[in-house]
Amino acid sequence: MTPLLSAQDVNIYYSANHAVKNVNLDVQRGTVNALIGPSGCGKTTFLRAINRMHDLTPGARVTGKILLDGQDIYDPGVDPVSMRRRVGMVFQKPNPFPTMSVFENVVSGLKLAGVRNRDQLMEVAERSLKGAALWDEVKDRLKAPATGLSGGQQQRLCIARALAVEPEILLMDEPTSALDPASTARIEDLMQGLKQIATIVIVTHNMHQAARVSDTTSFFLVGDLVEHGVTDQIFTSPRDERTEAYISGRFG
Ligand SMILES: Nc1ncnc2c1ncn2[C@@H]1O[C@H](COP(=O)(O)OP(=O)(O)OP(=O)(O)O)[C@@H](O)[C@H]1O
Repeated sequence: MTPLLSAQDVNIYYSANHAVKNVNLDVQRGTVNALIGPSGCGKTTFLRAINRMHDLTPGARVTGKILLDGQDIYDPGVDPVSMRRRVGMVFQKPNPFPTMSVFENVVSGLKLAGVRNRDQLMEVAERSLKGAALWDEVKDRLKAPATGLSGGQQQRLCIARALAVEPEILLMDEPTSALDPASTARIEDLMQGLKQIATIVIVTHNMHQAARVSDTTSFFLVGDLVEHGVTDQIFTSPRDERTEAYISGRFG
């Protein structure tokens, strides 16, 4: 099966700092893929390359190819703005637009793309909020400020906002690290349904979370992708002794 995402010989530099080293990684459609490894190993750097966020970082450079459905997103002919609509992003801290209502947050991407039809916006808002398991909690306060929601609700709102433009991939950078255990559990549960809508790549510090939510796991260490495989295999019978040492808590 052709992977939805294929990283080929990807190197990422911040000026002289070689942060990601020759990574090759395929991600299949409809799966959750966890990137794990100790602090500073390049997980976030790699994740950000998947929607060309480094274009905006002075001194950052990406080489190699990242194919999305067979097309290299770094090809000079690719428009980064339309490419980013196919690759949604959810950050560590919930970041709803603070001056906007719940509804306006969810439909902000569509409005930017020129959609004005109220019925269509409402339909997308409802579908996206349901996809993010937030609809029942906010359906009576769509016009209320997004900042009035709890932290966990705000993060699900950010997931709904990402879903509204129907991305093929959802990148999640430690999406639950700022949340309490109950909100974390809700988002973990949600991911199992979400992956039917958008393939997920998640950076997590929490190995238990990776084991719970992901289908495949990639272990990074000082910029190298040491091991990638089916999550069960990585956690029960890792092939590389460095993976074994990390998952058994001997460093990290
Ligand atoms: N904007 C930046 N400018 C310069 N160097 C950076 C930048 N972002 C990250 N780095 C460096 O790149 C390397 C990888 O960092 P990265 O944030 O990708 O690691 P990480 O595995 O996601 O870490 P953490 O788990 O702590 O978030 C580190 O050496 C870091 O200092």
